[in-house]
Amino acid sequence: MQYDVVVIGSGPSGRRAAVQASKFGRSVLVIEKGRRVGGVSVHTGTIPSKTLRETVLNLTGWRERGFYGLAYRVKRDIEAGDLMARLHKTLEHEVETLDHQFARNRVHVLRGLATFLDPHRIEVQMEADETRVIEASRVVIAVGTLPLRPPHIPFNGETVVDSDELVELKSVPRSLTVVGAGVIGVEYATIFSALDVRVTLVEPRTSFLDFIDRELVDDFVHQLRDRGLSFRLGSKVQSIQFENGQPVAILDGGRRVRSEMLLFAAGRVGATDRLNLAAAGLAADERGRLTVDPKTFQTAVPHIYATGDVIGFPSLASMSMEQGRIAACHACDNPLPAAPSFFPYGIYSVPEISTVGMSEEEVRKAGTPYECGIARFRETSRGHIMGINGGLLKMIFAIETRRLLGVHIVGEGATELVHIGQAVLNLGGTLDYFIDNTFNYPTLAEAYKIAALDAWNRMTPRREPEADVPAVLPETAELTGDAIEG
Ligand SMILES: Cc1cc2nc3c(=O)[nH]c(=O)nc-3n(C[C@H](O)[C@H](O)[C@H](O)COP(=O)(O)OP(=O)(O)OC[C@H]3O[C@@H](n4cnc5c(N)ncnc54)[C@H](O)[C@@H]3O)c2cc1C
Ligand SMILES: NC(=O)c1ccc[n+]([C@@H]2O[C@H](COP(=O)([O-])OP(=O)(O)OC[C@H]3O[C@@H](n4cnc5c(N)ncnc54)[C@H](O)[C@@H]3O)[C@@H](O)[C@H]2O)c1
Repeated sequence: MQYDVVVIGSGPSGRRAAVQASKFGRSVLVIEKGRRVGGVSVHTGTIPSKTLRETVLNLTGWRERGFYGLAYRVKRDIEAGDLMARLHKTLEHEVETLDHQFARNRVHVLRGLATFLDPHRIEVQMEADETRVIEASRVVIAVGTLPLRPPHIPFNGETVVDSDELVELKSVPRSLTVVGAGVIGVEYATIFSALDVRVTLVEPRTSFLDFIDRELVDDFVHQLRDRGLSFRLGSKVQSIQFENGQPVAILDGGRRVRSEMLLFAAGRVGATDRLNLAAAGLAADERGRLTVDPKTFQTAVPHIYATGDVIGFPSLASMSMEQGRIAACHACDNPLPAAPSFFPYGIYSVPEISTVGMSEEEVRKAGTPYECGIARFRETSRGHIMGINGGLLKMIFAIETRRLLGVHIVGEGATELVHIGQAVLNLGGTLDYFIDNTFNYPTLAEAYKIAALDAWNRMTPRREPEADVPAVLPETAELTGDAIEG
């Protein structure tokens, strides 16, 4: 079995790499060890967590509580089955779409575990001890990551779980401890808090989401504290014990956090341990990640590429797809121009956070004179109609050039709204775009206009009226004498 391009892994980056290479007329094989195609993104990561979020917001009536009060519910006693039903349907659609995409692009799929025999040959261990050897001119390693599972954490799949196991939820706990305030920890902590679960978020560092603009994080934390989510920042988990079957996290200084369930979400490691990288002339770092040329995604062995989470930051499905496509273009001798400088980051917490470009802290550090404009969603008519109390949009502009430097949004629709800012930013636009253009009304996007006007008011020098100029100038008075007499 010989192929022009062999892709290991069918997650977002593998999928894009495979389809792109096939569009260039190459023979393409995807090797996937999982039961079905789709990767972490479809089966345990992006899509399950976002579907769970959507289901929670719908069944709790979260978006309507601004009008009908905190006691408002669409469904009382929400159970695990209610949450899982929608998840299974969504996953079914995702896998079906992907299968169809591979089929119509003539991408072959082989189910089994890929292991390198040498830089051009890969052995695939299939079910029933069957193996096959594949020869590849080019290889794309898109194997993604696995949850970090330190040996001192007593994972049991039910009361102490990692984020992959959480999507198999058998019952909704009344209380949840989330260890690790990274993106995964924050998303799940706030989703469960929206479900009225008592949540404690434990993080060894004294701050979290450090890549997000501080003003946004402050607003976010304020909203979460307001609804009862507890933070234990600067607290390390020393051990986890069990009392009456419930996990108790023992923190530094002996503090104890007891809950019905504990989610350990302290990062992920590259899934490279079973690839036999040495046979291909490659080696991973201590977190299982591969190093690549950031422009072409080639590893140290030029015909082998690596894309997606296995290369580390930013570990996003959105970026993984782009990386896969760029690698396939290069592998098929169709190099692409460099990717735009700024990509958006979307955190699907409740409330959502999304950001693109530089934070205020980064702009200050760069020494660029700047001005900010802020709009609160409650200032927009759309916000009134929707009963929104929280949420803000902040834009940062360079004073000299008026160029947009960053957009930061927390609140309803943030992950969609951010793309307006992204387009202006990557096209090199300025404050004037937002001032000169008309926005649909009533929309949340109007917050861009409000924030821009806020910045404009501060950036435009005011002309104070001169104190001793009479209201009507003498010459004018002569010309309009009748009117004055009247
Ligand atoms: C809980 C959670 C929520 C997330 N939410 C978001 C989000 O909202 N937005 C966003 O952009 N990103 C999100 N992410 C990140 C996103 O899921 C990843 O960036 C994305 O899945 C990475 O894609 P990938 O192609 O690198 O590989 P993956 O999706 O990790 O897929 C890798 C595939 O390779 C297969 N594989 C591994 N080793 C082998 C082998 N030796 N042989 C054959 N097959 C192999 C695996 O079975 C797997 O199917 C989230 C992640 C998690 C965990
Ligand atoms: N919406 C999204 O785009 C989205 C959603 C989820 C995940 N992801 C991606 O998945 C990747 C993994 O996410 P993550 O949140 O697991 O990892 P992470 O590395 O971003 O965060 C891990 C957190 O756990 C803390 N931590 C580290 N060691 C710890 C320990 N021993 N005990 C307690 N806490 C500890 C860290 O300080 C950090 O805050 C991220 O890079 C992210 O980009 C993206």
